[in-house]
Amino acid sequence: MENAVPLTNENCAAATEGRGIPVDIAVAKAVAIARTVAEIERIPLMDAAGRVLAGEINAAIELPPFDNSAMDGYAIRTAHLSGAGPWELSVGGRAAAGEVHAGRGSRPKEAIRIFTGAAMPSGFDAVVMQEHCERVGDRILVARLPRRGENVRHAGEDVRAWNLLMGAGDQLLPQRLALLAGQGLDTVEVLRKVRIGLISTGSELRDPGEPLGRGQIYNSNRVMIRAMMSGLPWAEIVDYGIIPDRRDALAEAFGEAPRRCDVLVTTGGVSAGEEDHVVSALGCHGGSLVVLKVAMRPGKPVKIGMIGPILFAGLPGNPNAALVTFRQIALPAIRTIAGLRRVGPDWSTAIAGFTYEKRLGRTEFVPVRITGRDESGRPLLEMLGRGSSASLMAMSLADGIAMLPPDVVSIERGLLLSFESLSSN
Ligand SMILES: Nc1nc2c(c(=O)[nH]1)N[C@H]1C(S)=C(S)[C@@H](COP(=O)(O)OP(=O)(O)OC[C@H]3O[C@@H](n4cnc5c(N)ncnc54)[C@H](O)[C@@H]3O)O[C@H]1N2
Ligand code: MOO
Repeated sequence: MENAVPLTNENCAAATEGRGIPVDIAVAKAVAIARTVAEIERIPLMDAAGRVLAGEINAAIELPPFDNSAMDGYAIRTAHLSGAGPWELSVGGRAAAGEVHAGRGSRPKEAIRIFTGAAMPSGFDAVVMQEHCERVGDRILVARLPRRGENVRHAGEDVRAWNLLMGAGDQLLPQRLALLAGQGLDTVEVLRKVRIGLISTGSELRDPGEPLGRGQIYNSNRVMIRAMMSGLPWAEIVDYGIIPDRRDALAEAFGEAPRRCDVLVTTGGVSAGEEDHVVSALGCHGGSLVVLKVAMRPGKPVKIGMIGPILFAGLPGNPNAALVTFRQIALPAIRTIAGLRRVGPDWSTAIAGFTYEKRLGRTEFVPVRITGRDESGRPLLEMLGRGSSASLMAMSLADGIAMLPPDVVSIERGLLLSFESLSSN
């Protein structure tokens, strides 16, 4: 592995000194060591929402499969509407969606009553919307001459047979499933789900519902990370629960994880104290790290590397640091394992409605609330809390996260910022 650091005490001490590597470099290193799952499975289209397509799909049939009406109205033959209008036509038949009116045998100057989606009767080449003509008994009066082909959807105009529809790494979003269904496919080949192991480290942790002793706190990270993972339709969770701050207990779990998971995510135990055993437990299994310290806040001590063949993401224990490092650094690598083509966070542009002083050279990710919109519709942001990475309250009030770039020291009102929404459906 390129630039991986074997886990000796000296190496770790050296690599965790200084301000850390830039966020984009950390993401690139994490993505570079992530290996996409190889196994393919064929699943029902109905169960494929959000899954990752395994290979190219070409069109088997053209779409639409036949010429059909785009409107409720009357099918006509434009050649019969020459000269000056209005034109009068008799209504000689009816074609509803799902039916086929042959069109043969209809007399000149005849229209066919037609509905959206119905096949065009053969020989008919335009549809007059019912709003654009007047029905008088079994006749219609057409005031405006339609173009040839008007309100007709032609066979193959959307998709031609053998057109490439989508490729490996495309996520099966609802609209893409619609296209595959339009092809009549009832199953699809996808990459198997990524198995993400999750460990909450910390002897002080109790799960909600348990009694709380002195010096103990409830485990917030477990449910938070699980919730973020449960929004990933291409992943499944292997939850190891809480493991105390003991090297042997962590080492045992780290030894077991590669048998069940493609990636192991831990929270806590990655900073400098002697109760932080994650890195040394990783060393027991020949683990190596490519990211040991990042110039970011929160999340500076985040660790990314490998345990044997699987990715390791050691997130810091403070909940906001766990949330930010999961989304910004671990997730792009995990999305790479899933085989997705697009791996980065979805940033949009927003406007600072606050002032804030920060340190040069460090990227900060702060919880923000949308307080309004400017005239272009861009969100106006208010920063929440004072930047403590342990604050559960500030993040819970946030609509999203704003990224404060490393080269900026003073955030002034009106500054354009990158904003990532935290809301889901
Ligand atoms: N001497 C130094 N101390 C610390 C440094 C440092 O560079 N030098 N970095 C600080 C930063 S920044 C962070 S972030 C934290 C990260 O610490 P760890 O990853 O080792 O995490 P812990 O020490 O285990 O926990 C930190 C904090 O978070 C609470 N925690 C842990 N797990 C959970 C959980 N599942 N749910 C809720 N809260 C959790 C834990 O009780 C601690 O309060 O280190 C700083 N220290
Ligand atoms: O990574 Mo720490 O999050 O700044 O508290």
